Amino acid sequence: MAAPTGSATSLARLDAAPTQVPSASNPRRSLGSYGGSDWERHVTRSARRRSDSGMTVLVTGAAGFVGTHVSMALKRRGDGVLGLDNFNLYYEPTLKRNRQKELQKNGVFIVEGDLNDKSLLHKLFDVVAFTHVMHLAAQAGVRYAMQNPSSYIHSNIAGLVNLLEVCKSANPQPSIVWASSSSVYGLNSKVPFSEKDRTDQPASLYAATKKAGEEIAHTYNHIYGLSITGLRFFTVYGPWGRPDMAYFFFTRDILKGKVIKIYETADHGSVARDFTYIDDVVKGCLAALDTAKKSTGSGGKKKGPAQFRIFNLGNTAPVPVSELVNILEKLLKVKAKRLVLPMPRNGDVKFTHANISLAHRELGYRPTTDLETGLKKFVKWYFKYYKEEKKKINAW
Ligand SMILES: NC(=O)c1ccc[n+]([C@@H]2O[C@H](COP(=O)([O-])OP(=O)(O)OC[C@H]3O[C@@H](n4cnc5c(N)ncnc54)[C@H](O)[C@@H]3O)[C@@H](O)[C@H]2O)c1
Ligand SMILES: O=C(O)[C@H]1O[C@H](OP(=O)(O)OP(=O)(O)OC[C@H]2O[C@@H](n3ccc(=O)[nH]c3=O)[C@H](O)[C@@H]2O)[C@H](O)[C@@H](O)[C@H]1O
Repeated sequence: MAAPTGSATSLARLDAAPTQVPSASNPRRSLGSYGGSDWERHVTRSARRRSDSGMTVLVTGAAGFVGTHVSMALKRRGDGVLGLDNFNLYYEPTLKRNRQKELQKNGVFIVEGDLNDKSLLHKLFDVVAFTHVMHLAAQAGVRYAMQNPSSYIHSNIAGLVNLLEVCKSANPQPSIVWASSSSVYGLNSKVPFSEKDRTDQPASLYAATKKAGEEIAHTYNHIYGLSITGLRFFTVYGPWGRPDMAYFFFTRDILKGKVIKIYETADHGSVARDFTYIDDVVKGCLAALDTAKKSTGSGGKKKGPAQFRIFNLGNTAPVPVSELVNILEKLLKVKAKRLVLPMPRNGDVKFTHANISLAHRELGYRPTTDLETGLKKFVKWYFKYYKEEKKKINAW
C-alpha cells in the first residue's frame, strides 16, 4: 500500500489542497491538457448509448472494484458509460490499470482526473449530456483513516461537494446514485440495521465522512432539486476486488504461509460481517439507477420536489470472520496460520447485518449469493489473475 502523504507540515503544504493519496495523474492539469479532438472522440464514443431509451451515465471511481463491475454491466445492456478515476495509489495500481484495460476492451473509456478538478467536470458535462451519475469514487477502507485522514476529506467530502456543485448547475441536471456505507451504523447494537436506525455514532473517520456525505446529499436535494439515492453497501467482495480488504489479503497471506490476524470481541465473541457478493450489489446499483426519478432543478434552482432515497444493499446473512477463514482454507486447500487478537480500536465495528426489506420493496433487490459460492468465484479469479501477472513479470 502506498505510503501516506499526510505528514508534511511546511507552510507551503498548509495552503495546498487537502492531502491526497498519491495519484498517478496530476489532478490540477489545465483544461487544454485534457487533449483536443482525440480525447473528446473517446469520451463521446464511450458515452454513446445503444438506444434512445438507454441512459448516459458518468461512473466515478470506474477503475475501482465496484466501479468496474457497474460500468461493465451498464455497457453490456446498452447504456452509454463514461468513467472518471484519479488512479490513486492506495492499492496496487496495476490492478486498477488492468480493470481499465478490461473496460476499454468493452468500449468504456476512463477519463483520468480528480473529483476536485472542477474545470474537468464542467468540461465533461459540456461534452456529454449525462442523464445519471453513478458516484463510486471515494477513499475507502476503515482502518487506513488513522494513517491518512486527510485523504478521506479530500475525496469523500471535498470531492463529493465539487461533484454535486457541477451536477446542480448542469443542464439537464443528472439523477445521482452514490455509495454510502454500512459503516454509518457505527456502534449501533440493534440488528438487523434498518435505514431508520440512528447513524450518529461512527467508529471511524471513513464512516463519519460517509455520514457527512448523506447529509450533504440531502442539502443539495433540498436546495437545488437534485434527485439523489444513497446506497449503503455491506462489505462487498468478489473477483477484481480490493487488496486492502480482509478476504483478499487473507487469501494472499494464507497462500504465502503468513500469519493472519483474526479479531474477536473483548469477551472472546466473534466479529461478523454481512459479506455481500459483487454481482448482487451491481444489480442493486442498476435498479437504483433505473428507478431514479429526474432531478427537478434548472439554472441552479429547484423547480419542484425531488427524490431523496437511502437503501441498505447487504446480504442479510452475517458470517463470523473465523468462518470466512474456514471457507478460504477449504477453497485454497491450505491451513491458515491464525493469530486471534482482541479487536483494536482502529475503526472496526463488531458486526454488520442489513435489513434489506426497503431495497427489496422499492428496487426488487434480492441477493442470491452465499459467502462460500461467492468466495469460490473470487478464488478462481485470484489464481487466474495472478498467474497472468506472474507471466507478464517473468516475460520482462
Ligand atoms: N467495497 C466495499 O466493501 C464497500 C463497502 C461500502 C461502501 N463502499 C463504497 O463504494 C464505493 C466503491 O468502493 P470500491 O470498493 O470499489 O473502492 P475502490 O477503492 O476500489 O474504488 C474507488 C475508486 O475511486 C477512485 N478515487 C478515489 N478518490 C478519487 C478522487 N478524488 N477522484 C477521482 N477518483 C477517485 C480510486 O482511484 C478508486 O479507483 C466507495 O465509495 C466506497 O466507499 C465500498
Ligand atoms: O461495508 C462497509 O461499509 C465497509 O466494508 C469494508 O470494511 P470492513 O467490513 O471492515 O471490511 P474488511 O476491511 O475486509 O474487514 C472485514 C472483517 O475482517 C476483520 N479483520 C480485518 C483485518 C484483519 O487483519 N483481521 C480481521 O479480523 C474486520 O474486523 C472485519 O470484521 C470496506 O473495506 C469499507 O470500505 C467499508 O465500506
